[in-house]
Amino acid sequence: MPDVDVAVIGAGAAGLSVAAISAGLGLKVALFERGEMGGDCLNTGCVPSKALLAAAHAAAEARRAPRFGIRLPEPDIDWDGVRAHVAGAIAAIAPNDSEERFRAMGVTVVRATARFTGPDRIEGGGQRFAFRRAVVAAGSSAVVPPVPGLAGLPYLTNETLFDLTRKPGHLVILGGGPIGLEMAQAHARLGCRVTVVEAAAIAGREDPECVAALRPALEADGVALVEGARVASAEGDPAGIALVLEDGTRIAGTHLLVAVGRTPRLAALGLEAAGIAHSPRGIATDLTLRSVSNRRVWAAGDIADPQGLGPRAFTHVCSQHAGIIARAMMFRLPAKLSYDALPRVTYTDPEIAQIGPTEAELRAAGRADLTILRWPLAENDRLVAEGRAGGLVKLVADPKGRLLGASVVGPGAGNMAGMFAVAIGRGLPLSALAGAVLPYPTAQEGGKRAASEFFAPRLLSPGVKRIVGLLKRLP
Ligand SMILES: Cc1cc2nc3c(=O)[nH]c(=O)nc-3n(C[C@H](O)[C@H](O)[C@H](O)COP(=O)(O)OP(=O)(O)OC[C@H]3O[C@@H](n4cnc5c(N)ncnc54)[C@H](O)[C@@H]3O)c2cc1C
Ligand SMILES: NC(=O)c1ccc[n+]([C@@H]2O[C@H](COP(=O)([O-])OP(=O)(O)OC[C@H]3O[C@@H](n4cnc5c(N)ncnc54)[C@H](O)[C@@H]3O)[C@@H](O)[C@H]2O)c1
Repeated sequence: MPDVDVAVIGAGAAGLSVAAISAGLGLKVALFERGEMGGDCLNTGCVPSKALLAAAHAAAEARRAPRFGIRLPEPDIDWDGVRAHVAGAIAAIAPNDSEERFRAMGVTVVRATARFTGPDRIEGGGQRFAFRRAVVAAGSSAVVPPVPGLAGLPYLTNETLFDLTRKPGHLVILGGGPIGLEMAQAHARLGCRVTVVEAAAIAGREDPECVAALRPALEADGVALVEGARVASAEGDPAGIALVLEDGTRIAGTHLLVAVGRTPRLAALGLEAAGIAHSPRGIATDLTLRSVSNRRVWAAGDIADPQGLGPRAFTHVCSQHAGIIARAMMFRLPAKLSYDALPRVTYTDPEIAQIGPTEAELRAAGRADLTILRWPLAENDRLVAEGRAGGLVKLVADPKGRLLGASVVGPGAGNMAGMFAVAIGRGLPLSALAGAVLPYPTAQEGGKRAASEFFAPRLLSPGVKRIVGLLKRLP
């Protein structure tokens, strides 16, 4: 007889969502967490990074106030004040993820490292449970690349960056993905010197037309971008820490942030004892997120490696996973994970929002029949009125006018993501977007204008003009 219906490992975004749904449905739940409740998103990820970016964007807005005829002095950055804002944001959200809240839901919260001791057994902190089902939501941590010399140096990751009690003098960032770029702009706008060292091109997954708008904006903030860089070694430096590139270039800074991707936290879980198949990418699951080898076990969040899709590290994916698990595991209803309409946003200024696949991904998958629609946000009245016009909405549609993917770059581009996620997810035709009545003036109108471009050649065709010419003769 199992002791619990569901054992959950990890109280991050994924584990908490699964635990809350399970407890809400009246199931007996044990939740293991060895670190902070709330995991990466709350403590060392989304929340501190977005709070830091908000402070940085406020400083940038003050610097740009002269465009409104308002002259302000150069902002005086009080690092302790910035840190207090970041800590305050975490503290304000923490009660939602707290042990007290989950205990009040009836969840048994065990603040210890959990490991499987058998296919249906788990133990942590001296407590042992036989479980009916288990969900592994142990998350991911920063990849530390095998750069000679790096391991012995005091480099930073997302787990230590937000603890700095003094503003970095020169932050060198290894990796120009979303973490590297968001933190580069945040620190540059807060008055740090910043250098990003990227092996390929920055924001490599994003549409190049969007990246083309972001690159000069970062440089205008003072971020030095070193792309196509081959790092040969890392070493100590009188300033702090230095990277040496294969071409001999030496980049020395006071601090080094390593942001070159994520690796699943598989160690210490005792996966072998439970016969849970995994690879360096994560726990191998089917598209219901069920382990391919132990049918009592599911995986959710960053640690899940769904067949054919691979891992995704986003908080909203954690909620999506919890929803799939609720359907498949708890209600035994058909469920199938899909990322066809998945949105993601890089919260730089300008933001880059991608919803569904990029044009390049669709072409790589063999789609040749694509219609590309563009609308420049330089022509958006709201952004013009706010003195920050610029950017692009780019839509990718099939020949029948079905939206397949959307790429947006511009101020607040992420605010458009919801509209496109619904359109792609529900298979809405572009006419639904083109015909929508949207409030004026909003940046979203750029999305509607881009969708309308699909119909412009048809509406303005000689055939249509002929018909209108005939109709005008009617009384
Ligand atoms: C700097 C940064 C910024 C980000 N910004 C965004 C953003 O803006 N938007 C977005 O959507 N995503 C963002 N992400 C990604 C997002 O934070 C992650 O996708 C999400 O937090 C993953 O949640 P999770 O529950 O899978 O894992 P985690 O949050 O890592 O939670 C897993 C938990 O499991 C615990 N654990 C691990 N092993 C064990 C064990 N054996 N026993 C007990 N406990 C264990 C860990 O202590 C941890 O608390 C960001 C990430 C980073 C690093
Ligand atoms: N706004 C958001 O939603 C947000 C923000 C931050 C993080 N995240 C999530 O966290 C994940 C991890 O972010 P990330 O930026 O660490 O990883 P990433 O994998 O997205 O980007 C890493 C970058 O580092 C580069 N790189 C890899 N090895 C390198 C090396 N040895 N030297 C120099 N460059 C190297 C890669 O080419 C790539 O551009 C993201 O993919 C995303 O899922 C999301």
